[in-house]
Amino acid sequence: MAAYLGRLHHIALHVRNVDKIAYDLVAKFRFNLFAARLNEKARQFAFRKGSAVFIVNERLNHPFLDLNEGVVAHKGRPSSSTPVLNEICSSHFKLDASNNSNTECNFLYDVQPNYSLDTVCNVCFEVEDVERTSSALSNQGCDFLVSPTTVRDDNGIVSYSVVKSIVGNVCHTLIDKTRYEGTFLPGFEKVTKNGPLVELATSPITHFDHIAYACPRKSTPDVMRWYEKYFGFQRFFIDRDEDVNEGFVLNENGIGLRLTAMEYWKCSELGLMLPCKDKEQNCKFVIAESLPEQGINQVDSFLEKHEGAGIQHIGLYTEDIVSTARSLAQAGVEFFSPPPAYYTEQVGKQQEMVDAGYDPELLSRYGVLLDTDLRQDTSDSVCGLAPSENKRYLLQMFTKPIFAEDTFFLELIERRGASGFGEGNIRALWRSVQAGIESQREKPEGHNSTAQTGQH
Ligand SMILES: O=C(O)C(=O)Cc1ccc(O)cc1
Repeated sequence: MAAYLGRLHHIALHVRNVDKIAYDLVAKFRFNLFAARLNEKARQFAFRKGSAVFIVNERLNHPFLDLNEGVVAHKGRPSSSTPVLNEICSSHFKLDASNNSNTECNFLYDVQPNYSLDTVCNVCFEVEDVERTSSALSNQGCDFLVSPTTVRDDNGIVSYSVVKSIVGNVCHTLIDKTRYEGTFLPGFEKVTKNGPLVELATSPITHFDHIAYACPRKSTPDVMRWYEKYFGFQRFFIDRDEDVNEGFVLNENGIGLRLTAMEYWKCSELGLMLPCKDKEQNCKFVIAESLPEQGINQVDSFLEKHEGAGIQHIGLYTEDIVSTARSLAQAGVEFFSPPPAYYTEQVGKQQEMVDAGYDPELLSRYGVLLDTDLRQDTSDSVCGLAPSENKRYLLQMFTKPIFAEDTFFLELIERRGASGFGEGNIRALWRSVQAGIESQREKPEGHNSTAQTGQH
């Protein structure tokens, strides 16, 4: 029996320098730094936007003093941080150490990945009973990197274990917080806002929409089986005509991509339908493989630079992609630009945008892609809703990679009824990322691709 997974609790990054990514998440992506854990064993920062939570871990084997510029940390108390975090913390936040008198510091809610590159490698799910879930999974052959562990502070108890996934360096923390009443997790200090950090209504990111894995060729069936067996994930068909075994294949004009998607059902064990109005209902997982025929491509480039399979991108759901794109671009986020022909040369594209209620010039200015999904979503009738209008829209855009290695990137996605991944958008997204990779390859060694203009 697969584990009964609850909600996605957080996604963890492991980086060499937390400073840059913290700056990007707060100053550019408008995440809120809300909890921090700084001691001689761990430097962890938690950022939230809606229900999307990232924990950014700085690698422990990084020389600590280098990062703190001479500041000595002491157990159970946050030290001063790196310059940018100092700035963020002192101008907008203060650390509240009042509730954290009682915690050990030799746990991470994760594994120390011992990975030389910056990477996003832990997706944490809430479960009801860590002990029972872990023992059931373990009996079925699932590998554990951390066996059930209980940690506590003055606000209660948290249990967790860590499962090794079949995908590259990805692992999954399974966590039970039902006996915990603190702000985040034991050991983390609450970070409260100090000054008037402007909470932008124009960046309405609400949750994680999907997680995309870059995987080696022919590994998809094994990945699917793993997630079905242990976590009860179910296949999500990207395209109406998609072959069960082949997945969604684009193999033409320089695009060689196989995509297979899985849905994570909160009620998988019981086989229940999820409440339809819950937008967080099903963070999808997409497995991307390259196909051999079409030359250099973004999946192989990820595998090479990341030194193995892993999380290639995460889709952040926004309720208004145009305003989010505008405010993020103004804050310095760089997006890949779709080929201009996407807006001008595709027959009917501009009309499609107008029909969907968008100004084509505005979408083009910010590089937003729009796809119309004509299929009827059966969940409407299952959930007792009147079938909504036939046309469903999907709007997407990719950021440029956020790590120095050009591996991981983020995506903004707005779903107006569409639940899949628009075929037209995938082509345009592929081409825009390809163009980025190719221009990167043409640049001399050491040239940084991510100039901070944020403008198109
Ligand atoms: O469209 C999306 O957001 C996807 O997740 C599909 C996808 C996955 C990997 C790629 O390299 C390109 C497209």
